[in-house]
Amino acid sequence: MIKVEHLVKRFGGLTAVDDCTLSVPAGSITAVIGPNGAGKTTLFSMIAGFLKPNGGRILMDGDDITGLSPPTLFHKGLVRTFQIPHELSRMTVLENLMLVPPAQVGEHVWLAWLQPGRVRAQEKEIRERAEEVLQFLDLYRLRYELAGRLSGGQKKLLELGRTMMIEPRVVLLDEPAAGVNRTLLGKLTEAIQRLNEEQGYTFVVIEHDMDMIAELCSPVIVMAQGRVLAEGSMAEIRRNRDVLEAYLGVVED
Ligand SMILES: Nc1ncnc2c1ncn2[C@@H]1O[C@H](COP(=O)(O)OP(=O)(O)OP(=O)(O)O)[C@@H](O)[C@H]1O
Repeated sequence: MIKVEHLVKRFGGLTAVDDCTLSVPAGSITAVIGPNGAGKTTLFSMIAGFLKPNGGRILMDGDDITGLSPPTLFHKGLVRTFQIPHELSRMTVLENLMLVPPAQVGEHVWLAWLQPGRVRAQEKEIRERAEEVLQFLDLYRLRYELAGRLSGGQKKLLELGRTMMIEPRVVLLDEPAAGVNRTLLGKLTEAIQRLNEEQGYTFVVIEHDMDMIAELCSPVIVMAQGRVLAEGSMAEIRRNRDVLEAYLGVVED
């Protein structure tokens, strides 16, 4: 679904992503792991359109999407999750979801005046979808809570919910497990699994929590120094000497 070919990103003299080539199979939950500074976040930022590469290209379903803006990629169904922006933290959970859908009819003031029925119908549809998403994520009882008051894990679930509002095709998840307690991590993992199996979402996950990766992801791609060092199942990766060296330094016999 996503192909990255010979991608390069330099920051001054530093090459953060260095001739990186990899594929994300359609319908997979692919992990990208690697030691700190390996270039994972920079790679994500380029795929999601937040950084322009210095070389190479990115394909989605065979189309060249290199350098397209985040909103354009969003409309193509490729989204990256973020921390909830500051301004959204003062809105309720439900409002956070209802703000997501693109091209809301109600945004056009004249249309609201000329065709109020159409606007109301769309708002109702969006609200129903938002409530459905909240039920799915078990956040429904918190729908009138301010987003800023949620726990770390609940915020991650809400972020996932925001992506569900556009029914995306590829979701880039940036460290979903960070700051999430075990109970909510279970819920988050289950939601990702179900969205993958039942809705066919493809996920690409950057994660340091190896337990979560082992449970959720295949294939696992290991990056080090801006390149792909290894790829395979978690069991294969665990046995790979180059990977151990990248994480731990020199490996003794
Ligand atoms: N905007 C930037 N300007 C300059 N250097 C940067 C910038 N962003 C990243 N780097 C550098 O690029 C390299 C790769 O960083 P990146 O954040 O992509 O790694 P990472 O694998 O995501 O690491 P981590 O697991 O610690 O988040 C690092 O050496 C980092 O210091």
